[in-house]
Amino acid sequence: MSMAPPTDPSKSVAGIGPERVGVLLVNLGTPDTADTRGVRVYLKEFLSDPRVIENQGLVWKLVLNGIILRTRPSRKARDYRKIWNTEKNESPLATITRAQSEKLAADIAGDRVVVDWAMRYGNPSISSRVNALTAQGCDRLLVMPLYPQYSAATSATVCDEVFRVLASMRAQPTLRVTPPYYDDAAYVEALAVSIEAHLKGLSFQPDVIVASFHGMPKKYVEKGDPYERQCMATVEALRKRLNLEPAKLLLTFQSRFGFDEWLQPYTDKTMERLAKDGVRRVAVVTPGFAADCLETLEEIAQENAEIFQHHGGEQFSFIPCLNDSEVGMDMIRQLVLRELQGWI
Ligand SMILES: C=CC1=C(C)c2cc3[nH]c(cc4nc(cc5[nH]c(cc1n2)c(C)c5CCC(=O)O)C(CCC(=O)O)=C4C)c(C)c3C=C
Ligand SMILES: [Fe+2]
Ligand SMILES: [Fe+2]
Repeated sequence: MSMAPPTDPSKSVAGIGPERVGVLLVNLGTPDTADTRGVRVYLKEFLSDPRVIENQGLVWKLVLNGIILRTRPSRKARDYRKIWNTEKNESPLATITRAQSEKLAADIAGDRVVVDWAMRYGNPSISSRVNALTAQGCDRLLVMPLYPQYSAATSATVCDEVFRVLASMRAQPTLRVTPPYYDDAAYVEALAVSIEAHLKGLSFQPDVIVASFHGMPKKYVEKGDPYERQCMATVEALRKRLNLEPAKLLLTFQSRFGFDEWLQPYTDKTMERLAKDGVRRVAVVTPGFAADCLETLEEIAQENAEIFQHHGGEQFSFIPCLNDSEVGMDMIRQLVLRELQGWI
């Protein structure tokens, strides 16, 4: 008679132990170091994900390894250094996601609930944190992908990675995932309050507010990704809440990458057009990002501010993401507690 193999206690807790609930906040990922090597390692992992670049065929492998990973990392490392948290020697995305996790823990963690955070690419990895949670006795796991609008390139790949980690476990924790929250009243209210508070503190009032979302190839949406629709729904809800006409709160898409057509209108082209059309004051909000990162702090607050001013614009103000602000944390807590119902 063959014996069952011994179970690895760090990977197997269901049905034994203190039966805790783990809450894992997950954002995209970021390099460990703001140098060419660190950015290359990060980009290689990111851009090898078929949820991000769907055609991972030979041509892409040649382009990625032969061109992109030889040229982009040094340029992007320079950009990362412009926004790096030098005190903690880490990227702002890491600093802010940790702060969100710590503040949520201060509110809801205890004997029954453990809160942690992870990155889909880079560190801390999803596998290291899921294993740490199960080792602490969590036999139930709530994963919160920190993306208000669902896309396969972001939310789905978080789940893919969690499922891969669980696939190696004999006794898996029971899993829940928070749904996209693009039209959730708590999210729309938090955005509106943060926009209003920011505008109150300005020495000018913007002629136009631009809501800029991370873009994606148009063909992903044509194949059925609901991302664009959810971005539109967020902006529509914000217009209603702030009582703004469509021309006063625009929706644009940023961060174009590669040669395919991406979702439009593009943020950089819109900045240029607005300035050329005589708009002198703009404010930009980035509701698709749960935390400030390279794409907001460098691409919007620096690059797009320069584009606007270069073409004749005068005042440009970037409205920070919800981050670990009071209203932002209220929202995360509400969404998490709602999904924990019946568990705690
Ligand atoms: C085909 C490529 C990409 C898709 C699709 C994509 C979607 C997407 N991304 C975010 C959020 C973030 N992206 C960030 C950086 C970033 N994104 C891409 C490419 C795609 N993103 C690249 C190559 C990079 C790295 C920087 C660069 O080389 O240009 C970040 C910031 C990370 C940081 O370290 O600060 C975030 C956040 C969303 C929401 C999204 C959905 C459509
Ligand atoms: Fe991205
Ligand atoms: Fe960018």
